[in-house]
Amino acid sequence: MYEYYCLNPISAVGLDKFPAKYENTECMQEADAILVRSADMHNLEVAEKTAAVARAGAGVNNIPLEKMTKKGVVVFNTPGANANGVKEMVIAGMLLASRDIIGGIEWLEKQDVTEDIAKRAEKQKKQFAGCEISGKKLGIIGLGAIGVRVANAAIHLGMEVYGYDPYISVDAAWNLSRSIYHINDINMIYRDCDYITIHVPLTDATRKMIGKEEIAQMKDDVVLLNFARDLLVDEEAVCEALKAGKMKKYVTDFANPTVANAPNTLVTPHLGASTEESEDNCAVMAVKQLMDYLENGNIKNSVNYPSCDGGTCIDAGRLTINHKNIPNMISQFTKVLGDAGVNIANMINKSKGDYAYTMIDVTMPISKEVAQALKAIEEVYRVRIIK
Ligand SMILES: NC(=O)C1=CN([C@@H]2O[C@H](COP(=O)(O)OP(=O)(O)OC[C@H]3O[C@@H](n4cnc5c(N)ncnc54)[C@H](O)[C@@H]3O)[C@@H](O)[C@H]2O)C=CC1
Ligand SMILES: O=C(O)C(=O)COP(=O)(O)O
Repeated sequence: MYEYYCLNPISAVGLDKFPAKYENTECMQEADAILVRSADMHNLEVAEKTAAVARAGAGVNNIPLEKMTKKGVVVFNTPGANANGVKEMVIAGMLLASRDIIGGIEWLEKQDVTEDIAKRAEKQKKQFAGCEISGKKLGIIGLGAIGVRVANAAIHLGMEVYGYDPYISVDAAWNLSRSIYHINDINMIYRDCDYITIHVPLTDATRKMIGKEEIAQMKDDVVLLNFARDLLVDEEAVCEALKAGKMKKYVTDFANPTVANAPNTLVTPHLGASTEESEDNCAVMAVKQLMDYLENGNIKNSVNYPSCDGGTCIDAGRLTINHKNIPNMISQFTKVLGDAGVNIANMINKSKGDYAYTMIDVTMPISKEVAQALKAIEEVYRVRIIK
């Protein structure tokens, strides 16, 4: 029996994939695995028993990764599963920033509905007029799952698209329309684009990457869209630019006291991934990844441990070890197993930065004592007997 705990509501389409041997617990401390969306985990203590956290979504800035890693907790996310939902919000954001559709609707809602409503509407409409996005320059910072989709969609809408991503993945590059200009100097985007949208993860390296200096370079009347994270942008500087008439609109998916109800901002309450499709996709992917990890020890789409695929164990036993990526670890593992007379059938050792993961299939069942001896090795964070 496995226990899972949901820190946020998770789509039933995903949770229904758990077979009967999985139970949804109401107590986080009992969980083998935790599913989460945007809930802040930085001040939570997860139990020793918890082996995995699955973020049903992309951004993992709500999870203390270093702390989890050192507890041997594998953190998963669901790359691309909600990207289409965000893409559609970005397109909507560009349209709403270009024409005063919201102002027009609000004006109409306040009107008395009388026989002459059509006549009054025709007379007033000029105050809500705007511009088209076709033919305008769009700069995209971050060409990952979302950035690529926004870029391709914008091409179809007739925009001239400039993309910047020094770390673009081969997959993303394959999916990118050939009509997109790949820019190596981010300042070119700041200088030349009419619309700028940011799609990078929030990390120490990207925090406040758009600040006063970047805004100063931008064209007058630029529209800045932020469906990634509020802390990527110096929003005090944005509000000053909006006030000064330098920036036309700031479209953001993140409400906070700086931007909520500020003039010329369009703020949505973190709706990017809030579609039936995105919620289902994320939940299904998260659940499948968790099950493969809990039952087979396989890792796919982890943000803190390397990928590892040993399939289903066909030998008598399997154990997995989460540990630091330093010399002499494997030799210590094989010594413990050798001393206990355990024969290794297959072994996988993978690393991701400072951390590593070892999967060992053996020809006889593994005892708790052997697992304890492995766990006692310095810089071993977790040992699991899978079979
Ligand atoms: N508003 C919402 O509901 C949602 C927001 N997000 C946010 O959007 C972010 C991006 O999501 P995805 O596209 O799915 O992630 P992704 O991981 O597929 O793409 C991120 C891209 O940013 C690039 N990048 C990293 N640092 C960069 C830098 N300094 N300059 C330029 N590019 C850089 C990476 O190379 C990668 O290609 C997430 O981390 C999350 O914070 C994601 C989904 C929903
Ligand atoms: O996937 C992401 O990074 C998101 O921001 C979506 O967050 P949510 O799952 O809607 O709370």
